[in-house]
Amino acid sequence: SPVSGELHSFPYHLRDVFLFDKEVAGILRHIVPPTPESERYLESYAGTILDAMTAGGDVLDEAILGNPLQVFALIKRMVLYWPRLKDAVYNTTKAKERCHDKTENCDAWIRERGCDAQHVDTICSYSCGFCQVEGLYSTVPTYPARTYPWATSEPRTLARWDERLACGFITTGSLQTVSDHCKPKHDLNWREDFAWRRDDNQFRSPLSAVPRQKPESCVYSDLCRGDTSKLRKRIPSGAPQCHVSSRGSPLLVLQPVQWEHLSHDPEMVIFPNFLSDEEIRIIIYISRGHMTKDPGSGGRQSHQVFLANTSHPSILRLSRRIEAVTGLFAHEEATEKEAAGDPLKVRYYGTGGHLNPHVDVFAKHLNSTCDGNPFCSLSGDRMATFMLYLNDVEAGGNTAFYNNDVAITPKAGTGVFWYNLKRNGEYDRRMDHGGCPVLLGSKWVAVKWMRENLNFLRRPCSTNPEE
Ligand SMILES: O=C(O)CCC(=O)C(=O)O
Ligand SMILES: [Fe+2]
Repeated sequence: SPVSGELHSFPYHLRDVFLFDKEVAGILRHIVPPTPESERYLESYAGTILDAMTAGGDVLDEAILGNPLQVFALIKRMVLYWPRLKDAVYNTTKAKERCHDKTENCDAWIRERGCDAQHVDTICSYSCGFCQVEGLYSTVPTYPARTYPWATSEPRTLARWDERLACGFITTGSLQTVSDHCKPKHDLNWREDFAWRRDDNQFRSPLSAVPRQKPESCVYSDLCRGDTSKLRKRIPSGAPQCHVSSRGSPLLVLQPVQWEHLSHDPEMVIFPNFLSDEEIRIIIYISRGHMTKDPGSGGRQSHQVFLANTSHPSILRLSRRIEAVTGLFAHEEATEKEAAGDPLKVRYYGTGGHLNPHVDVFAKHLNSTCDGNPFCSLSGDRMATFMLYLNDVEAGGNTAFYNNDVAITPKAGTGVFWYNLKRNGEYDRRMDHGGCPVLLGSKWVAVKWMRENLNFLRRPCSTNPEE
């Protein structure tokens, strides 16, 4: 879209520099003990925010990118103050937090590897550089038995690991520390000595130290690795049934969507190119800086934020488009009772980030009622999910439906829709799923949940009480 005042000859996209600027300011404000440079940086940055606030509207485009004075101030900050702040920013704990919980991440990788030792190479050759780091970090405090196999089995990746660290904020200082730990790990004497010193029986046999999982629990790991050879359900051969249509919505007559069934029973539909690049950029821009770590206990390594429809005109438009293609209501209201949809949840996963197998419903999986669950009681459970991928992931990060033999590889702009409840209102366990560990790079998704109560007439009924 045309942005007035944007400097097209700029070697980087100016918008990205402003986003970076915002992150730097966030870190400086909380972490670094003030220095003259940091104070000047923040002072100049505060001017940007003030300008944006008084201008209102589309903050980034009009008030900042469109204002030559702001562009000048940004370049000044970057040239004069940033070089002297770089090290301090990269060394802050806040920046390191981006690496998420290292032990958890390593566990996720190990789980997948433990499923089938044959696949060690497949996983490791992606990126285990990072995992080596994870492993070594967690070696000392808690999980020697688990991290030892990682640290010993994949010497080939060692050469790659520091260049591939996707956690961009890890510091040079930390890398150095880790390298020092890494050096002795191919030295047999060191290894034996280390094993002996830990006096930990499990520690002696690297591969068998990872318990092999039962074959059925491996479906998830197989799907995460993109291994479909053992699937029970065969994907029918032949050309995919790809459609381009308005899906019956007058709103989409001039803007039809592409869609394809991923599965007919239960129904799952994929929508390639559902989001434009501009929409993706806006979602990420307004989410960044507001994200907090998913508080969900165990197995949820991601950062998240909820975006209300009012947060940006594009978010409202997106919500309407989701309504048009699904035929469901998704509007949010002042009171929970009148809401047909949750605000858009945006999730960010760093390398190793993942969301263990879970259900999207609040309570219905327990006994088919809301069971007093406050989120479910007012507007019903989350009957359907529309999930959007905001970027391509270099490796890993599939969404795996292990009870339905479906694995989706993230692709920027693609949407996926499924019902979590059957037509009879019961919870459909075939829709259990997980966000597989990201092996390289990072992953952004946005999720819209549609609630049950206001949508009860929107989904065709079935004469089969089992459905
Ligand atoms: O990131 C994914 O692939 C899955 C996200 C998800 O399942 C959720 O947010 O509920
Ligand atoms: Fe989910």
